Amino acid sequence: TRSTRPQRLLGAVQKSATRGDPCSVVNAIDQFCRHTEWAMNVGDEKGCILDSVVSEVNPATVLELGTYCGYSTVRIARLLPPHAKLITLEFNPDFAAIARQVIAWAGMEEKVHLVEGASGEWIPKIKEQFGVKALDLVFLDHWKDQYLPDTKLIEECGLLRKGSVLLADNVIFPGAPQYLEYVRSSQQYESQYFKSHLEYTKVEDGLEKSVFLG
Ligand SMILES: O=C(NCCNC(=O)c1cc(-c2ccc(F)cc2)cc(O)c1O)c1cc(O)ncn1
Ligand SMILES: [Mg+2]
Repeated sequence: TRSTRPQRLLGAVQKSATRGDPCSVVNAIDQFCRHTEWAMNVGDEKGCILDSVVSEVNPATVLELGTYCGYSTVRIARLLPPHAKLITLEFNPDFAAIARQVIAWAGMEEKVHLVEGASGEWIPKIKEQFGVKALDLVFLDHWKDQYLPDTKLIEECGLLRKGSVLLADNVIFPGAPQYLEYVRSSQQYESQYFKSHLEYTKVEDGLEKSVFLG
């Protein structure tokens, strides 16, 4: 039977990237998605904004919602110090299976915990399961209508501290209007929009960075 898009993306990584070199994995995926087959990775343009936020926050603990094929997982993990932890949640088992192999090819397994399951079920378990006191950075890139309920759940679980940063992909396209309204009107957040484009296209999209004020 025909291969899936994630399987073809993994093939491109195994063909063109160097084992243990996360930058070559990121570049191989961007090349593939720009010149062969589009896929819903955050991409190179928004990826540079992601890089600058990760470098600025220099997080010890990161939560990523929505792993997909692991592109942003590798992109973030490559910038983390040796003992930092990136927990990434993926609901779709087929996506998770590919992401594990992409993360392994990049040599990032030590820094990454990939959890297969629903964010709503797993967010309340993060503290006990991973010995996490607080999240320094959350990257939201899963189902767009889940951004707001999961943000409220993260707050309720006491996972944020003064200065924790939420960074949300696709706030324009496909769009997360309820989430945007919430973080931009809440007294508990200082929000900033980074205008960009939908990965590998000319369509407008952007990232919203929201600092939790406590
Ligand atoms: O999280 C799951 N999907 C990816 C969420 N991400 C997106 O949906 C997403 C979509 C787009 C996008 C943009 C334009 C277009 F024409 C089509 C899609 C771009 C992005 O940058 C995304 O991040 C998921 C799946 C599933 O089957 N079960 C549980 N979870
Ligand atoms: Mg996205």
